[in-house]
Amino acid sequence: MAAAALKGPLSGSDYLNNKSTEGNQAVRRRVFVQTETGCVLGIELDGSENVHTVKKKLQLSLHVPTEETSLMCGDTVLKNDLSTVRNHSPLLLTRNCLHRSSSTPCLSPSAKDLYQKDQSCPIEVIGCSSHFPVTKQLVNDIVEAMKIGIDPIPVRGGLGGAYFFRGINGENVAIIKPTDEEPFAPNNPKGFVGKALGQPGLKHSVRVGETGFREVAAYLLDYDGFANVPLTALVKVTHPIFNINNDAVNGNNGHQQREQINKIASFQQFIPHDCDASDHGTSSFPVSAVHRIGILDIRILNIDRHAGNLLVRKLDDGGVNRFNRVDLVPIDHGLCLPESLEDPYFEWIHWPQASIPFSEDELQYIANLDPFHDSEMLRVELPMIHEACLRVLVLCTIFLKEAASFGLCLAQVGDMMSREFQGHAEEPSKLELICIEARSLLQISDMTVNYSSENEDEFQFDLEYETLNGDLSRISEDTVSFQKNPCEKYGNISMNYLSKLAETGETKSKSRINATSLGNKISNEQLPMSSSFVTLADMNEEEWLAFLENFQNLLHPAFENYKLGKVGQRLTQSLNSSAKAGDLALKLPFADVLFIVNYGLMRMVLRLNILCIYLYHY
Ligand SMILES: Nc1ncnc2c1ncn2[C@@H]1O[C@H](COP(=O)(O)OP(=O)(O)OP(=O)(O)O)[C@@H](O)[C@H]1O
Repeated sequence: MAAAALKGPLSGSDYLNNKSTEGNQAVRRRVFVQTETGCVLGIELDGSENVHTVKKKLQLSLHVPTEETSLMCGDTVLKNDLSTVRNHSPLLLTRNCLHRSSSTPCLSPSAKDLYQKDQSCPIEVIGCSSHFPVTKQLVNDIVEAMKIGIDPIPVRGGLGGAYFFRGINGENVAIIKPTDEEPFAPNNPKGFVGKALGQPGLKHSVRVGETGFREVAAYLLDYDGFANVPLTALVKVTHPIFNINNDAVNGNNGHQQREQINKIASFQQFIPHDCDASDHGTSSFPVSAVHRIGILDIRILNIDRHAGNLLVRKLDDGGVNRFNRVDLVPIDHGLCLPESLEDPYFEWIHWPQASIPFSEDELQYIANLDPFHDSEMLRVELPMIHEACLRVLVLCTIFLKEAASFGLCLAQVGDMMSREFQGHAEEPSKLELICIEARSLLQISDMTVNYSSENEDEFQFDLEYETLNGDLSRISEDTVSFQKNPCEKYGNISMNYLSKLAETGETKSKSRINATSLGNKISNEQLPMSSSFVTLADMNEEEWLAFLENFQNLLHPAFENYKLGKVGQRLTQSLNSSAKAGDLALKLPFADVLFIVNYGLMRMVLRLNILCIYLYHY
């Protein structure tokens, strides 16, 4: 299987070994249980602990009702046994069925809730064993500063609650963002409230309270600091500066209780910088920095790479910096790895750097990426991560690997992943169309298996298929050709079907039906489908691997088609608009000439621009 081949010799073995070592430590572990309102209790688990005893402790310490609640670790609802829960796992105590309703009013913690008996170190690092020592050093600096009264400062910008924590000289050391202060979360300090943790958030495919672990995932995936993501970890942190949206806390007794507020938060090293990319000309951005950040954004399907999330550092070269050379630092990865395919936002997509071909080093880095290894690593480091996010990671990494080996540049890969607006409607991206197609092939092969087993007469299949899909049999000459593809015939048919749907404007609704019709086959509680054309989480493991194989087979023909289609489409569109503009008899031949000259000039200017940037940087 293509998917199996992709796994390669590295596939997860390190992490499986790692897992078994963890299994030996299963006797004594520390977990962090967060309630839907954001309160957190750190609990030591010994062998005798189970869900019931943990709930009891929560009830006693946080005074939260625990009837009709479930204890969750990522996708998994913990029954009673806790032996599989790993050390440092964050767990969520949710009211049963809460996630299914977006209209459920959010809970606010009562003053009583805020009194917690867990009074460990003010900042405790959760998980991320591999980077623990460096993070611990930063934490120690902050704790020392807090002891001498140097308090954190709230960050003014952004929609969520964020705080700069400082060192003993007053310098910023880290930015801490509590998960219960994200946009829409119960304790957001900027008025964007109304949901409980675990409900769909600002973006439908990212739940409220789950941007923190995504920030950490981006850091962990950025091997060797390739894209420059600052050190990021999850922490349990206690400080009175944090926000709680509860009047009782601001009353007479409030202050004392605020001292005890524990939160789970993302913790990111502060990077001194001069401005962000929205305040700086993009032409001085190094090609390699743009490429490396782009490569990361594609792997993690970043839906929030706006210019404000790229910090710009002017390089200090002792005054020789005639060319204003700068470095870029990507931040704010809270909206990456969505639970289903989304429309990404890639600020760099129209920057000329993105149209320069990948360098040999970059191609080598991409070739070495192993998405199955990445997924296994994330499962170990971040046990709360949803399988759906990991599938997005696998899919996008395969897409990147194949696109780069085919010879596409960063801008082209990004373009194929981005949706387009046709009038007022959003159309699926090329990537999404390929996925829809790969899922259709799954359905077709299911039909083949069922039919063959019922009739034991394989020759009948073509007949049945034609009957079922009568209108699909008119295959036009220009449809993508699936050479060397075992599913060639059916691939052509359904691709043509999709392009027909697109012509009639039905794509959105049909493809959604298509994507959901296989039903929910794994137990994960899934987010509503409202903003996605394709879900990946509803396939079982076997279907997922078969889907990936189909997906991979469809990629190269789709890349060919994209390259051809792009130029052809633009030519036709421009000719049409010129023709409409005036006197046909005169203008057709003239428009042809004019268009070709214009088009040629535009391409020359673009190439010259790219060449200048290339010469400038190398
Ligand atoms: N690692 C960092 N080093 C230095 N400054 C940072 C870092 N991370 C964030 N900042 C600063 O803090 C501001 C807010 O951070 P960030 O954008 O991550 O928060 P946010 O609440 O998620 O914002 P938004 O709502 O815009 O997504 C940034 O604009 C940036 O100026």
